[in-house]
Amino acid sequence: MSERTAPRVAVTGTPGTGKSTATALIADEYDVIHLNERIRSDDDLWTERDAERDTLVADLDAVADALGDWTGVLDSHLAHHFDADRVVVLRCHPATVEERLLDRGESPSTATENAESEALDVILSEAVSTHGIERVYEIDTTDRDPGTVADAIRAAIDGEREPSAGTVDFTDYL
Ligand SMILES: Nc1ncnc2c1ncn2[C@@H]1O[C@H](COP(=O)(O)OP(=O)(O)OP(=O)(O)O)[C@@H](O)[C@H]1O
Repeated sequence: MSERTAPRVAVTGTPGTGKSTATALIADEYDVIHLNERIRSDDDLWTERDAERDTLVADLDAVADALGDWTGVLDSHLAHHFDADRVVVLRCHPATVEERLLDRGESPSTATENAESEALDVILSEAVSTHGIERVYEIDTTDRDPGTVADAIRAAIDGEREPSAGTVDFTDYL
């Protein structure tokens, strides 16, 4: 842990794993930064629009500068690309990711692309290779309501949970 009094906790995971929903539930206890909203509202933080996926391509260097010496909880599928003391990776069975994204109005191709990425542990692997296994906390949100997921995030922030990368296996989806 750094010498800062408040830790920096990145909450990342494939779109649809429920990061924004769960971190909104702890926003009265911690400083929660919903990074995707911030990127969308500041033209200096993204370089181009990915027309096919209807998403913005973030400028990670510009975002790092804008974040500065942040503390609290950073919510985004990009959160693990920035300095952090702990990284919480929300996981969700790919079939459920697909359902949640379709229900949210995403296109079938976007829903499938994200489900496959979740099955392949893409974000977990990036988080572990960037931050080291001892800083990564994996939380399976499949069949867990947002309040239970928020409790698990709180436990990771407060040091009441052990690091736990590699505990989830969704390869049955592939
Ligand atoms: N624990 C949960 N159980 C069931 N549905 C959930 C849960 N968490 C979130 N959802 C639903 O799944 C959808 C995606 O949730 P949310 O937007 O929080 O995901 P996200 O990981 O923040 O996605 P993104 O990275 O695209 O912002 C929403 O429609 C939300 O209502």
